[in-house]
Parts: sequence; structure tokens; C-alpha cells
Amino acid sequence: MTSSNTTAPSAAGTPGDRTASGFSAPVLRLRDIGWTVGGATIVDAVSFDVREGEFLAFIGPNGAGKTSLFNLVSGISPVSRGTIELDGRDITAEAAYARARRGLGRTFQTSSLWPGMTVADHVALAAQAADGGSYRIWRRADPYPALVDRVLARTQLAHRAGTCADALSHGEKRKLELAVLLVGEPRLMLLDEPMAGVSAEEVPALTELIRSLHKEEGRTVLMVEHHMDVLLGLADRVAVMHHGTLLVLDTPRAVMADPTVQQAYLGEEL
Ligand SMILES: Nc1ncnc2c1ncn2[C@@H]1O[C@H](COP(=O)(O)OP(=O)(O)OP(=O)(O)O)[C@@H](O)[C@H]1O
Repeated sequence: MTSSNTTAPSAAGTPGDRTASGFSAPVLRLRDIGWTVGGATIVDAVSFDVREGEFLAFIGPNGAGKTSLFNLVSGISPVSRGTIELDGRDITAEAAYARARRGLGRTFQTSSLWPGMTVADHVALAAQAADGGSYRIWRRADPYPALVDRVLARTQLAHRAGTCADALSHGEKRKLELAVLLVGEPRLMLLDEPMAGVSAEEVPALTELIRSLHKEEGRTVLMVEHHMDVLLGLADRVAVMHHGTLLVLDTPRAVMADPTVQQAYLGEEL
């Protein structure tokens, strides 16, 4: 494995701690993570650290294990081996909802919206769930107007508050998925292909929204994205997955120039 810029194992500090080198302590630490299902190893011996406030992008050919790795980190799938630490605490055995309460939130590659529900109601329902309520029993009493207004303004969706999700453009749907995620105020966001299906005209605004959630609000971001041109302006480091393993973890430019990465992508667009 070529992983020239991985963070060496060290004692984890509290969030926001600065080491002598100026880098903050790891907020997320994966050690020897593996996932085997039906006899097939989908994720194999993946280890890396993510620093507080870092933007770490994941690329890799189709089927490389990127979404599976996100499922393991967010607790949707249980690991077969290895450990996951958040802020120095072992969360390997914790359920997805418990990890979400610790500030780890994620979006999904495929849309998770309700077609006939309005934009504002999506955010209000997420607020109800974050408030200890249920996603299943929808009270529809508009008890979170300030929060809904704030989140929709943040995601540039205020003018679409009364629009049903199925009438939104792909870019607006992706923004709404981010709005739903932001209700829980995640410190660490896992974004699984947020540009998927989005038109070329809408990519810059969505990229800028994600950039501002990272740079201006200081959120730590892990993002799967296929296109390096999107990632070059966003990512501090890029992790390349291949056949379930972490092939390379380095700066975007170093990854672009790495011959093993070119080899992994042979015949595919990088
Ligand atoms: N629940 C499962 N059971 C069996 N195999 C699975 C399961 N989930 C994923 N896989 C397989 O694991 C491999 C990795 O899938 P994964 O979706 O993690 O890849 P990916 O890198 O996210 O791909 P893409 O870029 O196409 O989204 C694929 O071969 C997939 O078919």
C-alpha cells in the first residue's frame, strides 16, 4: 500500500487540540477495518486518521468499496474486524443513531427524499427526529419554524420551501439532502457522491455550498466523488480505494501523479 501522507498512530487528544506541527488531533481513526459478507471481503485492512476540520475525499473505480467503507464508519454495517474511534473513543460497537448523536452524519448515494413531501416538511421532519421524535409518526405541527428557515437559507432553498421534492432539480435534491443532514449539526459529514446526477450547471453552486460547510463552518468532511476536477478545489487529501483496500492517501496533486492510481483507473475516467 502506498500511503505516504497517512497520519502515524499516536495518542488521540480532545477535539480541536493542536499538535506542535500545527495539525489538530485526529477526530476519526480507523484501524485495520475489514468487512466480509457472504465469504467476499469487500473492505480489507483499511487504516487512516482524519484530523479535525480536514476534507478527505475518496475516489476509486466502481465497486472499490467506497460506499461500503462509509457504511462501516457511519454504523450502517458492522465491521468484521478492526476498530473505529471518534474523538479518541472506541465507537466500533455503537449503532448508527448513537454515532449520529456524537456528530457523525451522512448522506447517501441514492436519493433519500419523499417525493410528495415539501422541502420545508423534510427539514421539519428531520428536526422532529433529532428532537427525539420519530421519522414514522409525522406530527406536522410546524414546531421548528426558525430552524427550518435557517437551514433552508443556509442551503439556498428558502424559495423552494413549499415545493414537493419530486419537483426539484437534481441539484436542489442534493441540497435538500444536505439541509436534512444539517439539522443534526454534524461535526463530521460523510457525503456519498453528492454530485451524482447533478447537471453541469448546478455543480459549481453545490460545490461552493459544500466548500463553505467545510471552510466557513469548520466541519470535517469525508466525501466520495468520482471527478478529480471537483475535488481539486475542495480536498486536503484524497484516499484512493481499489478492491476494498486503501491504495493511496495523499494530496490531490500527488494522487493525480501517482502511477499506481493511473493503473487502478486504467480504462476509466479519473
Ligand atoms: N451487502 C452486500 N452484499 C454483498 N456484496 C456487496 C454488498 N454491498 C456491496 N457489495 C459489493 O461490494 C463491492 C463494493 O461496493 P461499494 O458500493 O462499496 O463500491 P463503491 O466503491 O462505492 O462503488 P461505486 O463507485 O460504484 O458506488 C461491490 O462489488 C458490491 O457489489
